[in-house]
Formats: sequence, C-alpha cells, structure tokens
Amino acid sequence: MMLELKQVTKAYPVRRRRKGWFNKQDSEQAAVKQVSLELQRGECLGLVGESGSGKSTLAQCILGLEPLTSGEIWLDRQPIHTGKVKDVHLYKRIQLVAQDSSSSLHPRMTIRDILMEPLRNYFPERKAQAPDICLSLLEAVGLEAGSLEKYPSQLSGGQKQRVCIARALAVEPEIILFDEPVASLDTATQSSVLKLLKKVQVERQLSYLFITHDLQSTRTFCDRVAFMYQGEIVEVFKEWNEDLLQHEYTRTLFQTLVE
Ligand SMILES: Nc1ncnc2c1ncn2[C@@H]1O[C@H](COP(=O)(O)OP(=O)(O)OP(=O)(O)O)[C@@H](O)[C@H]1O
Repeated sequence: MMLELKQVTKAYPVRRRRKGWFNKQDSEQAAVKQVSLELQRGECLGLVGESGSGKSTLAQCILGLEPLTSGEIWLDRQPIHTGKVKDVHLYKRIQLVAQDSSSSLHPRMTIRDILMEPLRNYFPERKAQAPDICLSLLEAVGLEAGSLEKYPSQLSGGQKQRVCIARALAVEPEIILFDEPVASLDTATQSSVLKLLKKVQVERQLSYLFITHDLQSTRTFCDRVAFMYQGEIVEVFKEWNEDLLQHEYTRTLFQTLVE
C-alpha cells in the first residue's frame, strides 16, 4: 500500500451571529468526515462528488496544506499528518495538479525556466543533464521543443496545463493528486490530456488520485472510483454495475451516464 487515509476529518470554524453574551461561541462544520481510503502503488483512484462535497479539502489535507481535525494519513509506513515531514520531502513524493494550475506559472518565466526550477531544487546533481531532461519532459506531455523558449501567455490553456503536468513529473513523484485537471479545457483537449496522463501513469507506474465532478471521465481512466457526498465517502467501486451500488446519490449519478 502506498497512501492510507484513516478516519480523516477536517472541520472549519463557522462564525455565527452573536445573539447575546452567552451565545458567542463559534461552531464548526466538517468539510470532510471520517474518510478512510487507500491508494495503491500504480493505481488510479477516481474521487467523484458534487460541488462542496469535500474533494479539494481532502487533497489539501493529504498535502499538509490543511491540518486535520482528527484522523491519520500515512505514506507507506510514515505518518504525514503530524506536520513533522518537511514540505520539500512530501512534495518530492506527492505532487498536485489543479484546474487552475496554469495560473501558478510565473508570467515572466519561460517554459524552460519553469521546468528547470524543480530539477534544480530536487536534483542538483543532475545539472549537466537538466536541458535534456527538460526536452524529454516536454516530449512526455506532447509539447514541441520550441515551447521551451515561450512564456505562458504564448500558450493555449491546454498547452499550459501540459506544462503544469510536465512540472509535476519533473519532480519524479510517486503520487499525483489531480484536482479537476481538465475541467477548463475543451472536449477534444480534455480527451488528449487524459490520454497523455494515462500513458505517463502506465509508463512511470504512478499512483493518481483523480478528483472530478465528471463521472463519465473516470470510466476508462480510473481503476476504482470513490464517491464523496457531504464530506463522506459513501461508495467505492471497481465494477461499473449499477445493481451493485449501495447509495442513492451514486445510483442517481450513474443514471446520468451516457452508454
Ligand atoms: N478554508 C475554508 N474555510 C471554511 N470552509 C471551507 C474552506 N475550504 C472549504 N470549505 C468548505 O468545505 C466544504 C467542502 O469544500 P471543497 O472545496 O473541499 O469541496 P469540493 O468537493 O472540492 O467542491 P468543488 O468541486 O466545487 O471544488 C464546502 O462547504 C466549503 O465551503
């Protein structure tokens, strides 16, 4: 096993309007409730749920960007929820590619600089090979070598998303968390980026947590699918058989699928 979430709960404080002196205590609302999940080595696990069901919060918790209210997260045999693992060590193993990742591309950096940065930080001993590694990363995500000299503003949305994927791959992580990675792309670009992600996953034996609203996209892409509803995982399945589903929400979602 690679990543294991044990009864993870994340609650945020909710400010209530004060009615009186004795009623001023803030309450909490759980965005993620008692979530237990496992992600195996080389597995692609889909995480599907409606808006506000807690999917992104869960990804933030895994990356240590949000402290847990309770529960544990283990990476192999090491707890990573305690805050004791340094960010640089965690990000070496787990990378995030989000829907708006392209806004994180520095507008004044060329694509070469953007890809060189993680190579310099994580593999300083590979300085001499770094230019070739940049080229192979571009090739892996289906971009031409000429893109290296370009700035993000000179690329399309789909190309920028590919750069974000290449930047995540540069770190050579074991796990990539994808939070709606293709949601802002047109249908044709979505399918080419998904094909590319699958190819890279198989080639590099990566584990993916693939967060999406779009159940249909998980059908060919994911090995297993977990459904999140109001902060809880209500169903995890492998077989695309409506009769095996337990929860009303997942059955309703299934009925929206195009055969
Ligand atoms: N920093 C925060 N402070 C307070 N509440 C938050 C915070 N972040 C998220 N929430 C709340 O937690 C719940 C889950 O949000 P989250 O973004 O994880 O859902 P999601 O399933 O990823 O939604 P979407 O698909 O729209 O991105 C929501 O009710 C949201 O308002």
